[in-house]
Amino acid sequence: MRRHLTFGLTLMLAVAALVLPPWLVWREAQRQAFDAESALTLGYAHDVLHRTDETGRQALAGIQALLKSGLPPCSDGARELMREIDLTSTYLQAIGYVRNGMLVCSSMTGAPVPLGPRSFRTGNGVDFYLDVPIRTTFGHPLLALELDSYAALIHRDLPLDIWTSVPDVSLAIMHVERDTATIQHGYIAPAWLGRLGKQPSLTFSDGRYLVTMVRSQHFLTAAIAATPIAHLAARTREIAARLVPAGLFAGLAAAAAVLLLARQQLSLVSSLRVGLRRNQFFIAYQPMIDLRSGHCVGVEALLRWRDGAGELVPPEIFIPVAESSGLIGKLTERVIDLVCEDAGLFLASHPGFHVAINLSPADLRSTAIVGMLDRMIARSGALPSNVIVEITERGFVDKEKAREVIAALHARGIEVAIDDFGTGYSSLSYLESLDLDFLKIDRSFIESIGTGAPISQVVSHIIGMAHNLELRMIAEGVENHEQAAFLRVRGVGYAQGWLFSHPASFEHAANLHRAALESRARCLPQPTHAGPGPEPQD
Ligand SMILES: Nc1nc2c(ncn2[C@@H]2O[C@H](COP(=O)(O)O[C@H]3[C@@H](O)[C@H](n4cnc5c(=O)[nH]c(N)nc54)O[C@@H]3COP(=O)(O)O)[C@@H](O)[C@H]2O)c(=O)[nH]1
Repeated sequence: MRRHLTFGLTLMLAVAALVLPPWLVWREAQRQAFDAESALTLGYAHDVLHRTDETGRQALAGIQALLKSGLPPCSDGARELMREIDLTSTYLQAIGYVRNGMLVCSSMTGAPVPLGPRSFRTGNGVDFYLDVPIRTTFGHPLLALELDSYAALIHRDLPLDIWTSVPDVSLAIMHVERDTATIQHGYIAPAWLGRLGKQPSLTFSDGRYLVTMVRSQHFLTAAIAATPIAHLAARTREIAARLVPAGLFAGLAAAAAVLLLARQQLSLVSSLRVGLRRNQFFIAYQPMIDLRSGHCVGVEALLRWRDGAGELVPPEIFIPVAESSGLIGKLTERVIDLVCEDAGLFLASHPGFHVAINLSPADLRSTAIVGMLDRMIARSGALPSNVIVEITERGFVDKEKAREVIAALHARGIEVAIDDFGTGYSSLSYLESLDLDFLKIDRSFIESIGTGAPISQVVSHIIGMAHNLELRMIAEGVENHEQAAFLRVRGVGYAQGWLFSHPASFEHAANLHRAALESRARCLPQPTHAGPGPEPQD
């Protein structure tokens, strides 16, 4: 069942790893294409707006010049000024005087001409005539804008006459008070025009066109540019063609990495099973020292695995795999059996000596572990008080179950230590609510002693807290005299670490204990100490 689940999850992960990078790349191509096309349409809209603003500016400047001149309308002087304005402006076709909808005189020669029907009047009193019925030589339609009886005539398409690098671009100018296009070239959906509102600019897609609208800062006009969505799709494909191969490659690499890792993991699981069958596991025992007397008063049992190829596999590698594959229970059982073989006789005759056994969170999910320890104690003749179990903070996640197991262990006289304290998510509340006997101060805190690092303050807090809760303490990873002295002075009772001994054979620790009992030696090394014993080779 667990195998099927692992296989299914691995497959899902591999598929996700395969699909995700190309999908992300495709999204990136869409984003880049949208940005590029938006910039293009924004550029067109700005070009149109620039021409529109300039046309409006020249028309108003011309009309104001005529009004300010004070010359009688259609006088010789006024006509002269009209011609001068016309000649010096780049956007105006003509400028003239209007009476009753007729251009009675202007910079053009000839008879009075009608302006045609007025199209609309703006809020600031400018009349627009969008269809002036004057035919120009090249057939360009004209529009006129009239203010205070003077009108400027303009080629209607002039503001939209911009260069575009792509075909089928729709362009328009709208008067923002009206929400309809004043002049347009190409398709402009009426629904677009109301969307600008009070915004200075806006870019959106309606599914068929990419539309950009920009409002003028000088007049009540806005320019609109729209490109068919096909351009955006083509650009997306073009960018995707460059990026997707890299995405596919990344996807393939990620999927291969997932499968490789899974294979390694699965092969590690089967190697673990073989290791259990072929007795490839053994225990290294790290002495635990009473800091007051310097005597070796116990050991921590640390599991070792020499695999089929003769390589020592670190517990940091195989313990998590055993935990995730459900093999940890079998490993813990093996540890207990090996401790019984290595230390049973000694424990039976040394009631004051402790052996600490590490439990995984999974071991605490049932009270089966209590039965295993019962059998070991019964088989070896040891006392329950010879045994300490070490539980990491992760083991207390299911607090109720942990409490039940701890109660069952205590009922027999087996003591319990919280391991790696301070490295996980536990807090003071864990310590208060669980009935614990020892607190093991994690190596990372011990390392900081005397370094002046901010973390070094934490050790004193942990020690103070343990004293308040009347927990005995074991310091892990003590490597120098300064650390040992610091801990001793603060009332930490026990310590382990390379200062005293590396993990070694049980015999090594037993000899240290015997020697201490006979007062022939103290474990706490003098500066001339020759060094710890070697780890057992199995
Ligand atoms: N569930 C189980 N977990 C186990 C078991 N056996 C070991 N483990 C866990 O594996 C982790 C790594 O253990 P290991 O490589 O054995 O390292 C231990 C010591 O060798 C190391 N140590 C001890 N003293 C020093 C020192 O002075 N300096 C230094 N750098 N390292 C030192 O620390 C490890 C002991 O850790 P801890 O258990 O927290 O006391 C480790 O998490 C083991 O718990 C097992 O049977 N079951």
